[in-house]
Amino acid sequence: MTTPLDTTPGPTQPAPAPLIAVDRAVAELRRGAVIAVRGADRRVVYVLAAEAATPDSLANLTTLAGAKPFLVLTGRRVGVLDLAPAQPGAMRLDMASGLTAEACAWLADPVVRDVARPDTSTLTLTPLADDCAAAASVALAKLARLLPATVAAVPPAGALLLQGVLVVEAADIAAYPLNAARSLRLVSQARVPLLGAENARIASFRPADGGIEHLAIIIGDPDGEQPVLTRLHSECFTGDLLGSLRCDCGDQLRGAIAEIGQAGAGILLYLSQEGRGIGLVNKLRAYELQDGGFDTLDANLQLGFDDDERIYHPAARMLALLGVKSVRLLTNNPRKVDALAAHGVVVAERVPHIFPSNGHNQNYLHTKATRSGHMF
Ligand SMILES: Nc1nc2c(ncn2[C@@H]2O[C@H](COP(=O)(O)OP(=O)(O)OP(=O)(O)O)[C@@H](O)[C@H]2O)c(=O)[nH]1
Ligand SMILES: [Zn+2]
Repeated sequence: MTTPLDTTPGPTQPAPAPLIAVDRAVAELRRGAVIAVRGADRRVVYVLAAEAATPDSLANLTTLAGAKPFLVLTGRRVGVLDLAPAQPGAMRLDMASGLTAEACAWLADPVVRDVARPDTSTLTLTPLADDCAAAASVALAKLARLLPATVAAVPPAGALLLQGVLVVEAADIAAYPLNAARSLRLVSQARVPLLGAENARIASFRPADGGIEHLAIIIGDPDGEQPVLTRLHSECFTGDLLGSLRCDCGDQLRGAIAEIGQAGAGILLYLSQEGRGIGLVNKLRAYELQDGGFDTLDANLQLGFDDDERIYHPAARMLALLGVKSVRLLTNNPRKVDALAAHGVVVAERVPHIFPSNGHNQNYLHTKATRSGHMF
């Protein structure tokens, strides 16, 4: 007897307040507004995305907070700038001579042009606790798919919170990725015949705050009681849609659909975590850095990101909602195997998913094999 997958839409749940607060803060940060982040110690900082730093926005932040602004960068970015040894977490950079918009741009953005190197001799660097407000603001910038850098200012102790400035808790920022994944529900599904897999359906999953959807392409009628042939595919606009030859994503996407189609049944989860979780705009910055000589991993580090910022809680949640307990995972990436197992999905088998180089992506494939543990 087979157990068909469950593709009935889940009930609409009200969005939990912490998810809404983070979602709003993301939007504010992206549009260049000042927000307030409150840390575990209840202290508040006012912050601005480093990408939004201009002479005017810095002056505005200084007036709102009644304090001098400082820059917050990841320990990775500080490391590649050679200002301190690379380290996890975030760091506070105070500039005695005053923080300028040009200094923000030069320090936060490795692909910035036409900006003179600032005088870094007056810089003071302070490591930040992960649960403090300023460190959380960098996590928020990552959620906003901006450069992982903010400008912050701490109002004097006892100062009243300003009216009209959005307040978000550091703890809610930290919990957001997992909470958003837990809140995913199946919203809609439809039959979509695909080249190489005509008996296919696409199901969409949306988090409770109305954030970006993830998709499941269900081919044939997988049996939920058996290990299901499954591919976790991270979104790659350039490779999947445009056929970019810089990576192997397009081949892997179409190859997985064809392979699952031939096998008769299986699932491809199409995860909205473009550019290994840094977003398309940052991935284009990473490509520019790669054209300057960095490999795909070092380009991420130059930007201040980890080499891979993806999480697999959404994938595990989608599989659970569909009723899949065990998978035969189409991947060369051991991190995917480990992550799914850690999130309660049995990986009964790893099925290699290798495609020949196309003449443009040799270095990319070589780096994946030699530096990120891909099994080719
Ligand atoms: N940051 C960054 N992301 C890239 C680059 N090239 C491709 N990507 C992204 O890398 C991800 C590749 O996803 P997958 O093919 O699912 O993952 P993988 O780690 O290669 O693992 P398997 O293909 O399963 O072996 C996609 O999100 C792409 O957008 C790059 O140079 N920089
Ligand atoms: Zn790609």
